Amino acid sequence: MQVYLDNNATTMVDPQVVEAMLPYFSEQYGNPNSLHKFGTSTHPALAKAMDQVYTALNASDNDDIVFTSCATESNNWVLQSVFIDLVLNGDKNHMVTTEVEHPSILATCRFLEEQGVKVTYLPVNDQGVVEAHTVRSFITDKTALVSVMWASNETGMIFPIKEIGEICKEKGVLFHSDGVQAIGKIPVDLQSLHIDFVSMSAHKFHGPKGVGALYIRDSQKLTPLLHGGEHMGGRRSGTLNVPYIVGMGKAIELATTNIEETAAKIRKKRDRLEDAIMQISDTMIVGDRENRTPNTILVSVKGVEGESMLWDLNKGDIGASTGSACASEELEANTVMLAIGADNELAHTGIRLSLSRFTTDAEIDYAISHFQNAVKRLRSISSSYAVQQPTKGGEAKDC
Ligand SMILES: Cc1ncc(COP(=O)(O)O)c(CNc2co[nH]c2=O)c1O
Repeated sequence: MQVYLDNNATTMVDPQVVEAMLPYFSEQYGNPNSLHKFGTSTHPALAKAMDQVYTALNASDNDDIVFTSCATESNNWVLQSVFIDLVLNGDKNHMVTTEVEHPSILATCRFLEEQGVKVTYLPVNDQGVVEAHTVRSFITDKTALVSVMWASNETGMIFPIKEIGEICKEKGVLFHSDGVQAIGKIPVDLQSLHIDFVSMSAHKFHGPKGVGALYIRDSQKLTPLLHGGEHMGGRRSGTLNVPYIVGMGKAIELATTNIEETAAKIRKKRDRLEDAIMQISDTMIVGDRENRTPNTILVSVKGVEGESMLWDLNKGDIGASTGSACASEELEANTVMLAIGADNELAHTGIRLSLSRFTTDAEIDYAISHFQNAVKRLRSISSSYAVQQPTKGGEAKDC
């Protein structure tokens, strides 16, 4: 049995999405900017995809949705262009973000610091989330942007976006959220809160890799990151990737239709896996499950290196991760676990398990059994975890 539990890294493209995309590879393959029928025949599909994204996010007609190549591009666009608009060409010099953002935010912030921007990296609490009052205390009259992720890719923990939006509105500061791990997993209603920019990525909700979008509230000014061609109303140049945009529209429609019902089904499976893991001694789950995306578990297994567990799971045809794949080649400690105060040893034991709507009960049963046996195997050879001694007259406790 193969069990894929790394859906926060990427998801399988829903077969219905593949079906929707196919005609735009070799039948209606024209360039949408071409005036002939080969090009203009793609326009209805593009309009439908745009409508699907607006509807899924309850965006207003006054807002813009701009398709990009990925959320990394969307994140870079917001941070670099706010720098151009409000720092280089304005009187601001400060940005606020958190210590646990995705590398596409943190690396861009470090780039902007090299350009002279002051960046505040807010700490997170023991749940791995930043608290809204902390954001308030670091905003000054020089703050150009607040950027806080909607939900963590590593823990699934959901950040107080509504409260932070109200603070930014009150302070007159632009607010961006990296919505990649929230959109398609939990309800997102953009008209119910104050947020200026939201990044998203199709391959996190069963769409294709290589297409994302940026939501821009009320057509807020934002200098383009990519110039030349004036596509997307001059917001982002580059020939539109018609099949992928069509795929993103279909994927977000499928992911957000009856989202509460879907989330409940995923949560039930996740909680069953999590309950079984918590029965194992010396395990710790990061973040309370009530304020977490329904599909994610970040678990620390004392005495077991995260990479060793990944290797053992992989031998059993179970795919998981220790955190964001972009860091998976390095034997680094889990940054979020370090941020919530775990010591370095504990931070090397993090394993992230992330389910999807395609995860089955049989797969969860298999994962539970393999995970329990893997812990026994790995602890028995662990130099840092003493094997439990047999209790008086009884068997050694299960590890
Ligand atoms: C919160 C967040 N932001 C941005 C990105 C980048 O999105 P992309 O540019 O469209 O790929 C990711 C991908 N996160 C992960 C990729 O691999 N493991 C992860 O957790 C993410 O989780």
